[in-house]
Amino acid sequence: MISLSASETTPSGPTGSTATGGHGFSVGGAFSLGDRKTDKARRAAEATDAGPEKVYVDNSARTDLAVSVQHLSITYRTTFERVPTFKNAIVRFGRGERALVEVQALKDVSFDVPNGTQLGIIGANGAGKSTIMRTIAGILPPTEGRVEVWGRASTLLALGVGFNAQLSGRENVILGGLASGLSRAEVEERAHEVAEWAELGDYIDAPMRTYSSGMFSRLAFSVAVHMKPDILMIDEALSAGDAKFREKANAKMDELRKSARAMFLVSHGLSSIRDMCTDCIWLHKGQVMMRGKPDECIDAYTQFVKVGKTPQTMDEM
Ligand SMILES: Nc1ncnc2c1ncn2[C@@H]1O[C@H](COP(=O)(O)OP(=O)(O)OP(=O)(O)O)[C@@H](O)[C@H]1O
Repeated sequence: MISLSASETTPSGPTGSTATGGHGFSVGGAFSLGDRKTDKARRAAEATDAGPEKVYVDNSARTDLAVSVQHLSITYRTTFERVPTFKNAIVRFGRGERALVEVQALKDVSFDVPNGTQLGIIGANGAGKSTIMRTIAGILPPTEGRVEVWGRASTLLALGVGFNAQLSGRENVILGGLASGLSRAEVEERAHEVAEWAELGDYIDAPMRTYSSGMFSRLAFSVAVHMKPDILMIDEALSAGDAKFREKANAKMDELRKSARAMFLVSHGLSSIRDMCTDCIWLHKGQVMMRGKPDECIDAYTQFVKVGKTPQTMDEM
């Protein structure tokens, strides 16, 4: 099991900013599935070290879960050249115009994802959907709270986060595979299949900066699905590419749904969520508004969006 918690994290976020965190960091399969003894020992050690903000939940008996998110908060800390006027917690420093801005992208989010769940995550721009995906994938450490992942999550989110555009498609396949936690031999074994599936022809050896966005997403999707993740994480993959690609991607997703422990799908295309997911979470301004069946969540969300055109509260304004 892979476990991330606030007390285990060093601040290390995406380029240009950091997610604020505590101290110490542990991710990357240090605790394997079923390794209860090691896990328990680690938990005991963590409990001893726990600070006041520590969230500690013993889920060692929960073999039915693929992912457990407990009281997760994520705060991005970044610097802006100009003084922003609409973000919370702004601390000016220096004489210049630079300001440190803290954005609380997720606020006390908790949910469990049982094995076999295909979870859709919906919500408006900036709701925190990608942030939660990055945290579950182990890319972003929690600021507060805890995320537990039983199995290997696909770290390469669709649309190629983590690809290097200067390198060829083939080189990126190798990098993506290694980043997913596979050995070099395993990656080499699958690389040919990945390239074939993406149908890039000779472009597989061209730098990715020369790719069209459709070619880019075909390769990103192919890497993500061929690395046999236990937890499949797809962020907007299906919105890219042509009709033929989407059909092929859907067929591949169907196949994976049977073998993966769980799947997460973030999409603004609500019909993909309806068609492909068994469960849904609606996020709004970093908080869970609703957890339920896709139809229920989508109906409530679309209703909210319509009503939301007229501000109902000071916060909405
Ligand atoms: N690297 C970052 N540095 C600073 N703030 C960030 C960073 N990434 C995201 N944010 C902020 O965190 C909040 C949540 O962003 P996130 O990308 O998770 O939302 P989202 O629901 O995926 O949005 P979208 O639908 O537009 O992709 C937003 O307010 C965003 O501005």
